[in-house]
Amino acid sequence: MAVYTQLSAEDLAELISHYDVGELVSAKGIAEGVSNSNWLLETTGKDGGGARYILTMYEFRIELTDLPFFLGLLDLLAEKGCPVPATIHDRSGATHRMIPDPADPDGPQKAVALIEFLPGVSIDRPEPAQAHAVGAALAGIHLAAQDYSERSNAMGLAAWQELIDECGQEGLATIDPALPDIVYDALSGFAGDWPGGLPQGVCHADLFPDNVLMLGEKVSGLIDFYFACTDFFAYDLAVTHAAWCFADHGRKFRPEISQALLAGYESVRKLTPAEHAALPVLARGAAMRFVATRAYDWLNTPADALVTKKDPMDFVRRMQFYEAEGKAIFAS
Ligand SMILES: Nc1ncnc2c1ncn2[C@@H]1O[C@H](COP(=O)(O)OP(=O)(O)O)[C@@H](O)[C@H]1O
Ligand SMILES: N[C@@H](CCOP(=O)(O)O)C(=O)O
Repeated sequence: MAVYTQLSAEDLAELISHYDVGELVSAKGIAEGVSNSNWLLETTGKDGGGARYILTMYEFRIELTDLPFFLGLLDLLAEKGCPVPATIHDRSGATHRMIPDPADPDGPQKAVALIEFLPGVSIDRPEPAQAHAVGAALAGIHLAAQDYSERSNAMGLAAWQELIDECGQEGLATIDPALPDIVYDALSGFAGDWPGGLPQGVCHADLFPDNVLMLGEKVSGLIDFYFACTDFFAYDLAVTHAAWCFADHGRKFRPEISQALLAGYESVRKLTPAEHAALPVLARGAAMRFVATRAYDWLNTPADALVTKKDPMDFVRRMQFYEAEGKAIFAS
């Protein structure tokens, strides 16, 4: 469930009145998602023919100062023909607006953005053709955003260490008694092994199946760019690999999905030999990144929060798999 803030029909209608999208017809809170509140809005449309939009209210882990980077990126990628929702600008041209929180009208305002609705569904168990399409779409955004501005990766190596340190040995052990040793061993390995000088640019950095909308074998939408940052392209591919190529909570590697994802990526952007060679360590790092945030959230999400907690051990298994098999599976 991800609707953290209750907005009344009046609140929504007032908000919508600042956009050229017609009148509000209906609004439905969207259960999926973790970080933001989302609503599916139906309006009479700009020309009266009806239209659908996603309204996002930014709740956690997003700095307001980063919003122009994220929303401008959506606009750029959509303009370049990538399957990415464009931002709907209000009549003054702004990509986002600040509105009061009805539960705390005198408190800090919250940022909201209206975003194009894209059709499609998220896939739980991808077929190879779908993984191929996702790889190609990822490479497509890497190429399309080449001249875009930069944003450093706030979820990079240093952040993993900080998040894990904040969990503490005792906290980690409540998740699994072996977890403290596993993560501290893994973290100490990255310092010397992490590559430098690889091709880099704008990365999605969280391209999980729930952030991809598909119509059959076609990618109809790449969404949730709120971890987008400048990093190695091959790291973004490694994140996507870790997210897509396993079943059964990370217990089962799916080689056919791995091959299809990598082939799809390279059908649009060829990896350099250095990127190929770095994939095993980048994949270990990608898995570690989600171990770190999931462990932190596991220990710090209030018990009454209406959010499904994600199990860090799913990504511990992936990290261990990459440690053991990474060289073999990424050998070209
Ligand atoms: N542009 C869009 N078009 C269609 N559905 C969307 C769009 N953006 C978000 N959604 C829906 O809202 C859900 C949550 O959005 P998301 O941005 O992933 O939230 P969170 O950042 O909280 O994870 C998605 O799983 C999807 O169902
Ligand atoms: N993809 C991450 C969680 C980030 O949540 P999102 O809903 O914003 O994609 C994970 O699986 O740990």
